[in-house]
Amino acid sequence: MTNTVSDHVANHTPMMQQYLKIKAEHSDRLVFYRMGDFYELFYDDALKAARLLDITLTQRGQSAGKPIPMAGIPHHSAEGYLAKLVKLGESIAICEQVGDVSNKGPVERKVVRILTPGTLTEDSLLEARQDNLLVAWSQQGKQIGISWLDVASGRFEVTAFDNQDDAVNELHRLNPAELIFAESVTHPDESLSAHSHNLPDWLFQEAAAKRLLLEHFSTRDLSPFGCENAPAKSGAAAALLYYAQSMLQQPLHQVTSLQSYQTNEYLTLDAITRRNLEIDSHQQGFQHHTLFHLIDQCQTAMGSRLLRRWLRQPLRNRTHIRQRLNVVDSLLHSQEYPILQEHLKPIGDLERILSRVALGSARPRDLSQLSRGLNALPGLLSWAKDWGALDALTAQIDPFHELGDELNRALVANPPLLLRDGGVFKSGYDEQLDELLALKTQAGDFLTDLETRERERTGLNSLKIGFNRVQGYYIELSKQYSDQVPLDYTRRQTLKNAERYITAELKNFETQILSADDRAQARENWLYEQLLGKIQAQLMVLQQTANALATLDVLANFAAQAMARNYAKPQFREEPGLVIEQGRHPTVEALSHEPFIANDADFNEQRRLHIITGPNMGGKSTYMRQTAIITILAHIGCFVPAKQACFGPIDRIFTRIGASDDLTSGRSTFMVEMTETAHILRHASNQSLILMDEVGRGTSTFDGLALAWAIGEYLATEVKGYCLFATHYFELTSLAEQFDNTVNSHLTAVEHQDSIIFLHQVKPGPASQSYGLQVAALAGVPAVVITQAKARLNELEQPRPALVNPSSLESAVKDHHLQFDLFNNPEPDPIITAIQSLEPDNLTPKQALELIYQWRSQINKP
Ligand SMILES: Nc1ncnc2c1ncn2[C@@H]1O[C@H](COP(=O)(O)OP(=O)(O)OP(=O)(O)O)[C@@H](O)[C@H]1O
Repeated sequence: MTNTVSDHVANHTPMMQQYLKIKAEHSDRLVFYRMGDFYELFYDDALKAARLLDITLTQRGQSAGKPIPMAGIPHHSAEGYLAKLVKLGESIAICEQVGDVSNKGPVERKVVRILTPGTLTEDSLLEARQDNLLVAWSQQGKQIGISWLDVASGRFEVTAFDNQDDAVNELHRLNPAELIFAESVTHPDESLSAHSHNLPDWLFQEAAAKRLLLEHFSTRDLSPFGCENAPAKSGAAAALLYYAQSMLQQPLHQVTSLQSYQTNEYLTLDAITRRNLEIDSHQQGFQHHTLFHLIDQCQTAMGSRLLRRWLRQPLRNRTHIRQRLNVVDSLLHSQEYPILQEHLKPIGDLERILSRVALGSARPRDLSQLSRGLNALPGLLSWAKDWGALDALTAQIDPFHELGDELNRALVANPPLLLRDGGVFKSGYDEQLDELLALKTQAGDFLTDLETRERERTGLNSLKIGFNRVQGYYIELSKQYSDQVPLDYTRRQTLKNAERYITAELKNFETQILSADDRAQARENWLYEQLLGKIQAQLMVLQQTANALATLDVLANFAAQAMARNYAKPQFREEPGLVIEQGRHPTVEALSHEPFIANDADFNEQRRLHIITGPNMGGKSTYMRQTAIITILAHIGCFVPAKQACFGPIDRIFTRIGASDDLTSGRSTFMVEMTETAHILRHASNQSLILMDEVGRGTSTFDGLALAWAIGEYLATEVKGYCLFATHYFELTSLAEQFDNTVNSHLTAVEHQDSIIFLHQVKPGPASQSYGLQVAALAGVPAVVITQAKARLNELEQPRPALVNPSSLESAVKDHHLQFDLFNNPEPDPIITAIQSLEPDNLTPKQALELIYQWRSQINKP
């Protein structure tokens, strides 16, 4: 079978000609071509769909003298297949029959919708608790504009940057489902998993962009959106809107505003930090180990999505943080948050429903959910009445009495999935519809009556009346009675054992009833449109209400979390510093079976750089991570896992924790480590919280120690941020003697019967021991290896090691060099210098031995 299309379109059948014309306009997409009750895919599309969906590949006759490869999907079950293809990153053009089927030739068809990963609105294709963003990147001179749109909620925002690093960081934060940029621009960051597309340059240019945005928002200039004279921003926003509208093939009425923001309004977390802290994604994919999963018990999916956004974008504006905290405080102390949560439970995903209403694609069950949601509002508002702390939010919630009443009167409690299935409207809502439906009910009586009459007339008791979609109504009789049927019976269909007939009376009835059916369907469609129109007319107020409800949902959830997990209200102050008393790591605490040991963290002008030592498994990483997580929680307005916490101004959080090879970009562990470190040293300020875990361990001891030292020094003297620096290089503890803003602390452990017990307590001062061997024994390293290591350790710990073989010479030299020279004595060691200048190949064995004796006596000199 061949999958290639013949060159000469004219050689094809008329239907295939129509298909090929449409396919040519959507060459990079799968075309779902509607044929009756099926979507069919042809040629390469068929092969691809068969492979991706595991469906049968077959043929649909021939065209241009060759078989047409074909794969088909029943129309009514298409959603599951579409979801699978979109997840795999495919874009799909849905081509429907739009013309009159009774016309000659192929029925007219049109692409009515293009599904791409970033322009989905259907619930079945989306993750309920995660935004699905379409993002545009535009470059105008040195400015980079980034705009994002969540088609499913209508949220549309834009920002600009004057450097690539920050712009790429923002792209990572947004985690786009799809990314667009101009043809002349290179991909901003290939490591993004988003599907990307190029669009023509003119779409991003100022004049075209301005025209498009002004037309969409019906405004005179772009200043309400912060985009006047900001071509990078307007270019990104306009290209995005254009693209989304062309995918949905209609104007996006749900996009009612464009909000401009600046990333410095937020506590910046780069992608590495979010990943390291396991905020909403887990390195090994365990979603239930993430902070988001732990604290998300929102009542609505829109609340969960908002919480995720907050976690990715903590605030710096203390007034706004305090407003959130005050609501949480008030809900917690009144113990009323469960009541608020009960009020919120029936609201559902108002935000996404409204978007589908705006697009006209809302289904009957969307409207009945909307109706249930609106019904809950008056109760919620009367409960919240006169509640000072909630005023600002409840003021944005409209009770929608009229619209709620209308929906209640209109819709049955459990409508069918699709409008065309009928039965969406309550009886009594529309007189005309009721009359048409009554005809259908009477039809049942008529058919029973006709069946009885015909049985009596023919004397055949097995006669029955039936209906199917293709044949319509019929009288069915077993074949054995064929010669007994009355003359006015006309044969309609012959089956294996039966014959089906029609009579003039039954035909007449059929015409009447089918037309009543059609008219009832048309009436329902019309009523539905009217109802959608009434909701669309109030879209902006409904969106504002949805937003306020989502916010209430997150804040009530914070109160519930604070109660259940014993979290405390954080404080903020204008003076520099960061103090956490008895802090805990929220996910380690929740997931561990052992009691969690709380620890303090205290930063001030004298305590900016904390060098943390202690055994492996002692809890260094946990302690550092909890400090950052508590800071993030405080800045989203959530209570924190600590007895108390107080924060001076903080601008960013940086982390350099753990290391793994970045195979996709071909960078080694050490390269990744140093790139991340470089990023921190270049961008961190004295208001940044910086976590550095075992910097330098990815290279040789000397290089690693030297680098760790120099980095520590730079952090203490240049950056002066709030820095936790965990290290196994004990030498770094002397930084505390050198700099008056540097202190030592350590994680405690005690030895017990040749093993080790971790106390997980942070204490002042450096660790006394590293316990590496005990941890190795705990991990199951064979006893013989541990014994050997102990012997070796004893040897290495000798201040003047005996030189018995070449390898201990090397260690001794290293040790000597390390202990005495690396940081304190800039003069090179004479032994090292001698070894460096040596040409071993030019030495006789005797000469070599003599040298060794000579060096040993030098080292052993008192
Ligand atoms: N404060 C604590 N209270 C209770 N358990 C803790 C505490 N801190 C850490 N732990 C437990 O100890 C384990 C090891 O902690 P962590 O990874 O932080 O140690 P580490 O010192 O960073 O180790 P390494 O140096 O090997 O990376 C954690 O997985 C956790 O189960």
